[in-house]
Amino acid sequence: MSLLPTLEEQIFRARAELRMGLAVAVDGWIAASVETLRPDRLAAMRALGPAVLAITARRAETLKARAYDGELARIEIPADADLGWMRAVADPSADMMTPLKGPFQTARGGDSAPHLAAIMLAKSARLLPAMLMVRAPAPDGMPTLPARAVIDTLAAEAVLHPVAAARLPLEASEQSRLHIFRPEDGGIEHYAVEIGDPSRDTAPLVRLHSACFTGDVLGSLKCDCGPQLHAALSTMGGAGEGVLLYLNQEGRGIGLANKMRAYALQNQGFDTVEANHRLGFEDDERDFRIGAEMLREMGFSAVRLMTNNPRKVAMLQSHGIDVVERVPLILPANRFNRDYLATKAEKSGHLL
Ligand SMILES: Nc1nc2c(ncn2[C@@H]2O[C@H](COP(=O)(O)OP(=O)(O)OP(=O)(O)O)[C@@H](O)[C@H]2O)c(=O)[nH]1
Ligand SMILES: [Zn+2]
Repeated sequence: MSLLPTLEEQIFRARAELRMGLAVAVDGWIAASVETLRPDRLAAMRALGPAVLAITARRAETLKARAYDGELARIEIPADADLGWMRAVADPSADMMTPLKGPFQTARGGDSAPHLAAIMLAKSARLLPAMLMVRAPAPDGMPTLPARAVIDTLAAEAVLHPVAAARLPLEASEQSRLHIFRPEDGGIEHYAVEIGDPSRDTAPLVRLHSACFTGDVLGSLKCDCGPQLHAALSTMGGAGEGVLLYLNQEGRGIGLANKMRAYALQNQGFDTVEANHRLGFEDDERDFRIGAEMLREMGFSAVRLMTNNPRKVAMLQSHGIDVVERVPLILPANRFNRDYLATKAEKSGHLL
């Protein structure tokens, strides 16, 4: 094997580069994240050629800009636009205070695959999905990523490997083990808590939990994650067995920084779904195939799933895990999370 990175490794490296504020080359375009771009690099990029801002159709909807490319839009950049203008297009935090500076012209026709690839890279880097794109060949030494390969690689199922496991006595059960799974893409690890010694031939109780730093660790009252986490563990402890998968998909897959941006929008009166859309994300950006893969890797093919979310059931089911029963996991609401839970029931199909 060569010491040089493969194409896939270059794609995963590009994600880290964007987080640092570096530009990457995608099929004849130089792309950088609007969120991490610095003024000197912006100037260097604009000197190379004509530029557009790639944003999602969700963000374009808020900006009242036409999206001609399906899930994304290419916003024309006025000659006098500075980094502040680009940040305002990318970041909805000031939408209400400084109503938008449209009308926005959007590009139509031509190949938008490099723009889609760039947006997918931004999302997978947990950055705001807004990319400055300049049409120019890659400078010497910068590898050019093929757009199609970026799109296919980022949409493909992540490959995970178990890396370590050890006994971990918990309040909920002294007979617990924690397993760590590491994705090949250099992304964040995911965990499985195995309680007791569930038989691989029967369907154990399983909880697919998505990370919520605010709820799980801080005891935030804005959601139901912390109480759900503890209720799931103690039910499994009481039953003597079960598996809790802790997927590091903070904020329904948008990352903690973006979740806090969403909370700031919720403080302005938007609900949890509207806030995600205004930021340019879908309601739910999570990839539950990870959960199916971890279960398969641990030897399970059928589960009794603790959830109120029919999408989790459907996603496991379509990825080779038989959900023989859905076990509701409903905790009492409080005055801070009542609207959030109602929105999940109304708009996201949660069964309450
Ligand atoms: N983007 C966003 N994420 C949120 C918000 N509130 C909570 N979350 C995240 O939502 C996820 C909730 O995860 P889960 O409890 O596993 O999933 P669920 O879809 O509610 O389904 P069940 O609890 O299984 O019924 C966590 O990743 C939280 O960080 C919010 O207002 N915005
Ligand atoms: Zn939460």
